[in-house]
Amino acid sequence: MASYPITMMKMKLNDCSPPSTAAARLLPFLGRHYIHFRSSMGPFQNPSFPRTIVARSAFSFSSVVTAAMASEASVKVIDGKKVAKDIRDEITAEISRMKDSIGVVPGLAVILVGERKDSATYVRNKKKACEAVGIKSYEVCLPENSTEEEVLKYISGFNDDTMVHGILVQLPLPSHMNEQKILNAVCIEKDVDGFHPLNIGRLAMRGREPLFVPCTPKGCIELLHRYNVEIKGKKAVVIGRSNIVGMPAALLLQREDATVSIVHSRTKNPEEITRQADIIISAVGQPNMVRGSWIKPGAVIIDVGINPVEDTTNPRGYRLVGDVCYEEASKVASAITPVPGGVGPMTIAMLLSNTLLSAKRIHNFK
Ligand SMILES: Nc1nc(=O)c2c([nH]1)NC[C@@H]1CN(c3ccc(C(=O)N[C@@H](CCC(=O)O)C(=O)O)cc3)C=[N+]21
Repeated sequence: MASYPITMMKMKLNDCSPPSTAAARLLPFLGRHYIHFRSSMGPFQNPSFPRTIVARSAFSFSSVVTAAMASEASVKVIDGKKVAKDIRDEITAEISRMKDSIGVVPGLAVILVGERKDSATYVRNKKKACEAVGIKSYEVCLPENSTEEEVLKYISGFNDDTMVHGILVQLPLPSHMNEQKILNAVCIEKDVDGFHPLNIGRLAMRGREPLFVPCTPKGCIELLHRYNVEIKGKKAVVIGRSNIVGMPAALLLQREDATVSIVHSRTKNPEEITRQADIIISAVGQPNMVRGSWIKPGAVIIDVGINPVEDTTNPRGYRLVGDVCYEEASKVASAITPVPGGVGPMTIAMLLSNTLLSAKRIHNFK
């Protein structure tokens, strides 16, 4: 790949450049040297993740020079869509082998509460993905004003239903519900999301094995494995500490013998710490927060963020971008996941994989 002349790099204000970024246009308080990233509505966002992150604008001359020099080497695109398809094909074959030999079809129950459009989309996609591999899906859609008891009643029904091997409660739940109480009610043998505290607890302990590993972090590690990225002994930085992605991702990396740091909203020098990483997993839900200058040349980047930003040229009125400024990062990193087409499809593939795993375990099918 030819290197960009520096002037061109500067002229061609990219997706991440403060004045022109679509994300920034949506954001108030845009300063000249500091961007105030305000929480967007990303579904993956940890509600406890801080309201405001102050990220230094990294479009300095030195980072432009570094980026231009590093663009000599071409970045490898980690194709989550392709890997997810391969995994779905493997799952399809396993499910037909199980059905032929013991007559069991794996079942996944999904409980959706409320009318969030994004949640409805994910649930629809999960249903389609289940059908394609031969998993039977059971869907319950409850109105926003349902009571906790109603949700618990459905969970209890699915806990007892022998046709159901996995139960997923779509998050986020309406704010009047106690998420902990509801997630605790899913029996751990069917907790295909891996969100039950007992599963997380086992994940955190050496010598113990969780029954299920949360889908998104599992998908991140699976991508590293399938692209032969060595994890053992490497420095890994996880950006974000949510219960559903950041924290379990850090635990998984540690189980794979990486040396792990977690960068979060109260971290004093996120850029400097992130720059030490051989492997970066970012899961904060802030569009383009991680700039080229945060990345060590040759690092591998797994971008979990799926952030909608305004885009009038797109028929949907928005497009999806990651937590990492792709254009800058791809000039510094050795490999990176795109958004869309990176971690997202892997999350669904891992959910199918966990559901199959559960059915095999319950029926003792090897
Ligand atoms: N209990 C629970 N478990 C979850 O696993 C869970 C959840 N709640 N709540 C919401 C989030 C979000 N999530 C996604 C899954 C796939 C894509 C995905 O496939 N995205 C496509 C983009 C699709 C598009 O273009 O809109 C991609 O990245 O290529 C995205 C997001 C699972 N979640």
